[in-house]
Amino acid sequence: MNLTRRSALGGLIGAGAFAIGGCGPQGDRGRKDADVIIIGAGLAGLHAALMLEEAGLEVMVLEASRRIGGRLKTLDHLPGAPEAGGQQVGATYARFRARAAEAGLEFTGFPPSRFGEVMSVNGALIEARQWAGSVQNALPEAWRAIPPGRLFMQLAMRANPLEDVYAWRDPGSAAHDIAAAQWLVSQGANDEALRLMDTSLNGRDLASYSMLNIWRSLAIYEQERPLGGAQQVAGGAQRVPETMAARLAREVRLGHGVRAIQADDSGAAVRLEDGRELRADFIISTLPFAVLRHLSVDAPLDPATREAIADMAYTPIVQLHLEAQTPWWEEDGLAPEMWTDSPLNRIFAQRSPDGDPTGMLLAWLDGRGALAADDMDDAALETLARETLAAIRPASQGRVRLAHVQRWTASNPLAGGAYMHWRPGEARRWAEARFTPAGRLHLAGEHTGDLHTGMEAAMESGERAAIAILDAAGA
Ligand SMILES: Cc1cc2nc3c(=O)[nH]c(=O)nc-3n(C[C@H](O)[C@H](O)[C@H](O)COP(=O)(O)OP(=O)(O)OC[C@H]3O[C@@H](n4cnc5c(N)ncnc54)[C@H](O)[C@@H]3O)c2cc1C
Ligand SMILES: NC(=O)Cc1c[nH]c2ccccc12
Repeated sequence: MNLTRRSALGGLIGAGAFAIGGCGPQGDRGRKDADVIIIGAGLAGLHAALMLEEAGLEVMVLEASRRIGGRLKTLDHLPGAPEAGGQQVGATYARFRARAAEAGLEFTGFPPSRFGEVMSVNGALIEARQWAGSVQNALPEAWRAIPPGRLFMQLAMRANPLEDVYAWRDPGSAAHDIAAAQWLVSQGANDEALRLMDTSLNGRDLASYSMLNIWRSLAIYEQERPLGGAQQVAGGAQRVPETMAARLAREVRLGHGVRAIQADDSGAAVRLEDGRELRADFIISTLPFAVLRHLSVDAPLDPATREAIADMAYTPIVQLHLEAQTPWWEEDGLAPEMWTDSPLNRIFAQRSPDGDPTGMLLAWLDGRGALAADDMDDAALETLARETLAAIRPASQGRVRLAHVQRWTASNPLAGGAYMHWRPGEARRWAEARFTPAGRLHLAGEHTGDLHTGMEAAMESGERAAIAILDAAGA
């Protein structure tokens, strides 16, 4: 075949086709490298790998990076081992909790936080109890008492039309799949309200974010609420995928980046970055679509899935992990945590289990703020962090160092972003895709979750793919 042929996904590296050959449930075992090749050693891939191994199949997990865990990433080298990826484990995360329990890992509550006590708006430092009467507060009258960091959630929660976690799939829900900005204006939002709500949005911006996305998240939250608040993994979230990987019969192949995937109804193959080709009866790709869209994929994908791979939106997040060289907040007596409309967005303090600050701070930038930060190099980000903090909290002057930058954006080639979100009108499109297998290529990963989001969506999706393969293989 023609080696320069471009993938049907368009705009990709011309990787050309390569032979699938010899595979199939009854294929010549000498010519395949595993029964199932799994791309990605995050939660989705590892959960699927364990399930398939437990059923007796031979599995090979390929991971581009030198680290297990993907978007679970614990910064073990920093004081208090802050999390750079997923952290909050919901009460309904049954699969995730079961895998952790198998490894003897435990969960703990979050230490008390002082987030919400103090905020910075238009450069002014404001305590929460002063907000309603602050000259900086230009919110519509009915909303003046709501702190900007809680405004969007609070308004959305009051009006959630979804009865439960299943309801987003109902055709009737399509009427709610509208831009958050449009809905907020219909509720009385002025420009200042929109500006403040855009600052820490769990998406790109209010204009490109579907209300159905937040209502779905809130329906999940409502389901969890009576069961208890979110917890964290004692010892770090990354321990869960690491211990899952350690239980596999065949070691995860680290440093094995996949560049091309080929699958039809009889077999499947991948080509690695180094040019090697590996064959299997089935492939599971757990790559975020923001990553998969840059690979060459030659498989009978249905049109809706093809569209989702090319176009699914990812929330950009940039985290600046900052080390405070002295506890400067003790000088002004205010909480180290802050909601701000500054380029640093939200500041969290890493606290020990008994609630004492460890000295690590985290500036968590979402959406537009993250995109702006992502254009800057680490040195420029350190200057930005020091100067912005010093302007808001003079006591911090000269006492903050940038310890780690975590970019969950398109510039991170292994993630493409933090997690998927729906743009207005997309819930129906992606619901229709349902990510059915393309020949022997199965798609999994957080973005293909159904009744969960985040970590448990990854687990749910890995399980779905593993079961589908076991069915197809007659195992
Ligand atoms: C900042 C942040 C905060 C979050 N907070 C929470 C939270 O509190 N609660 C929650 O439930 N969820 C949270 N999430 C989401 C959660 O972490 C993810 O949904 C989940 O970890 C995704 O797992 P996955 O297996 O689908 O994907 P990933 O973990 O991304 O796994 C995919 C793997 O594929 C690898 N890979 C990429 N390209 C290639 C290639 N070409 N070849 C081979 N391998 C490749 C990657 O390195 C990665 O290891 C958060 C995520 C982020 C980024
Ligand atoms: N940024 C966040 O909201 C963290 C988070 C908590 N629970 C989640 C579930 C899915 C994705 C992110 C999260």
